[in-house]
Amino acid sequence: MLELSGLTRRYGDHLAVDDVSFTVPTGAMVGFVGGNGAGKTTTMRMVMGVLAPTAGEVRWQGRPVTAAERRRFGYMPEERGLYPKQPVLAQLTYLGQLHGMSALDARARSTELLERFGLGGRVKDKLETLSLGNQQRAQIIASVLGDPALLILDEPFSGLDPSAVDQMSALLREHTARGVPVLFSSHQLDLVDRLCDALVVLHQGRVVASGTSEQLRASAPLRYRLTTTGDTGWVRGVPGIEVVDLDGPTALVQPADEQVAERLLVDAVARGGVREFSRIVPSLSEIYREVAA
Ligand SMILES: Nc1ncnc2c1ncn2[C@@H]1O[C@H](COP(=O)(O)OP(=O)(O)OP(=O)(O)O)[C@@H](O)[C@H]1O
Repeated sequence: MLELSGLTRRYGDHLAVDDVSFTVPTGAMVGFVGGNGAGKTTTMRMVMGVLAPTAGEVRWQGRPVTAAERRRFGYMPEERGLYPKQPVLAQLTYLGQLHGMSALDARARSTELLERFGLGGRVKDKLETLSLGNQQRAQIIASVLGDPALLILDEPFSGLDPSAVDQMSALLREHTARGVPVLFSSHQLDLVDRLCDALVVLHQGRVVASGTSEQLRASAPLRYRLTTTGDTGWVRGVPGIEVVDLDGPTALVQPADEQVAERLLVDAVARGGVREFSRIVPSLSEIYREVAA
């Protein structure tokens, strides 16, 4: 398990990461979301030890992480890491060796992954001659070489087409299935919602929400949409009901609790002509906008 405990980073007067604490449990895939400049990259760099924290610590399996343990972490940095002018297979093989693999194993594993992800015919090509999406595939392959104990990936899915997203997420899932914790940042909330076991929302350097998407949805305000055949203006006078929006026959309401919602439905039925009464489950994007507001 990876634990971030009170991680803080200042750049001069600017507090880029402010007392960030969360965990990435064994075998869990955690999405790290937040707007531009929220502090995701800075946090991930501190986890990897490429940037020193101003305060706080990174813990691995219950103890402060060591340099030797960090060498077994797979990392895809924001600035990527592969050399544009080097042939793809040669540099993946070299990277695998840096992670302790034999040259033979590194070459075999790299070849297998390149073939699996449709790059079998490009192994001798320089990285820069590949399309951006294919370069990204090679970067992800690089991060998983050498049997990593943890994966830290800075926007691994940006620029990937939907089938590449599926292939890469399957690769990451193979790692979580073996117990490897995975933390990745992304701006694609639908993707995070689909792939992750939990997510952490960072806003201006602070964690403003965290948990599974179900937990985040459950903590969102209770809202219902009521549509009737007539005007719904009468809901304004119902005790315990806050009207969020009202447009002729449709009202978006926030009842104080489920009982108030049930009473509202009974009232509406008594008035006749109920077309719809449904709980509004917010999307992750809506929750994100609310917590980051
Ligand atoms: N080397 C640096 N020197 C000074 N300020 C920095 C440095 N690196 C980052 N910052 C600042 O720290 C804050 C957090 O930046 P960071 O790159 O961690 O955000 P991010 O969440 O990864 O953003 P994005 O989604 O745009 O990649 C920003 O205000 C940024 O300008």
